[in-house]
Amino acid sequence: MNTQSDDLAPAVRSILEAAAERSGADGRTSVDARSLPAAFAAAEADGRVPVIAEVKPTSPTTDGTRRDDPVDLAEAMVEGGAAALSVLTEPEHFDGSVENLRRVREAVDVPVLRKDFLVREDQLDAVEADVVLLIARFLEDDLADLVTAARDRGFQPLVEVHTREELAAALAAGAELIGVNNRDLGRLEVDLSTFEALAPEAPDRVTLIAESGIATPADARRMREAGADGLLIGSAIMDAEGADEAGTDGDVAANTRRFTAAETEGDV
Ligand SMILES: O=C(O)c1ccccc1NCC(=O)[C@H](O)[C@H](O)COP(=O)(O)O
Repeated sequence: MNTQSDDLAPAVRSILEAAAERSGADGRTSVDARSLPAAFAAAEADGRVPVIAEVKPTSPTTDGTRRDDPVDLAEAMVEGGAAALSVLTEPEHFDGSVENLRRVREAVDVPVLRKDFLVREDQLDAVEADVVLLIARFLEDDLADLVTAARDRGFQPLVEVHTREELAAALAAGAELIGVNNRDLGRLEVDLSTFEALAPEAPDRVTLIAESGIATPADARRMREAGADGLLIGSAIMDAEGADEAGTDGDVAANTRRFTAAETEGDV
């Protein structure tokens, strides 16, 4: 793992330094995971855009913190048609927790992604989840071992990439779920053309997810037209300010529905 790299934004270096310090768990987790591809297929069959809605109280690029009970937020997201959920468990920079994830997974039936910055195998054991995020840029030579370690525990590993080289590394590591992050962790800027550039390089057998920066139903359609099997959306669903602009008054169910209905109802 490379926490010193000059090409990372200071906030991301800080996230990685905190991750390196975080302890894992003593015991080994074994998960009976809910299938993410099956949840996407069920959403498609129902006419919904497959959306992973993210419980993201705050972040280095978010103004303020949303302090609602994570279970209330999660249930509202499912009411809005989310195929799956993502829960931030990183405490220092995102105000997340493994306890949030534990409670959310107990309360809903859909697959739940653990969104964190995992850098060691023992950190996989901190909490059960259906899907775990592994970020290619941070794991470098350890990526394949972490993919195997996650699968050995029953998790579905979702490998996050941002460049062609990282996509090649994810495929070489045997990833079947790949997320293309539109947010550049070097500058924290978002550019949806990142997904458009990488999607054609991914083989059809991969479940491909467009991550970050999807702010409007038009963005959702753009990512789907570029080949996204699913969309990971945090800020536009959580953010009260953005919700106000859309006229939904911070209503997380309504915010989620804008995206899940993007292909049937247009810009709701
Ligand atoms: O969201 C951030 O500010 C951030 C900063 C540094 C590293 C990671 C960050 N986000 C993690 C994520 O991957 C997003 O929460 C997720 O893709 C959803 O993105 P968005 O819809 O843009 O909130």
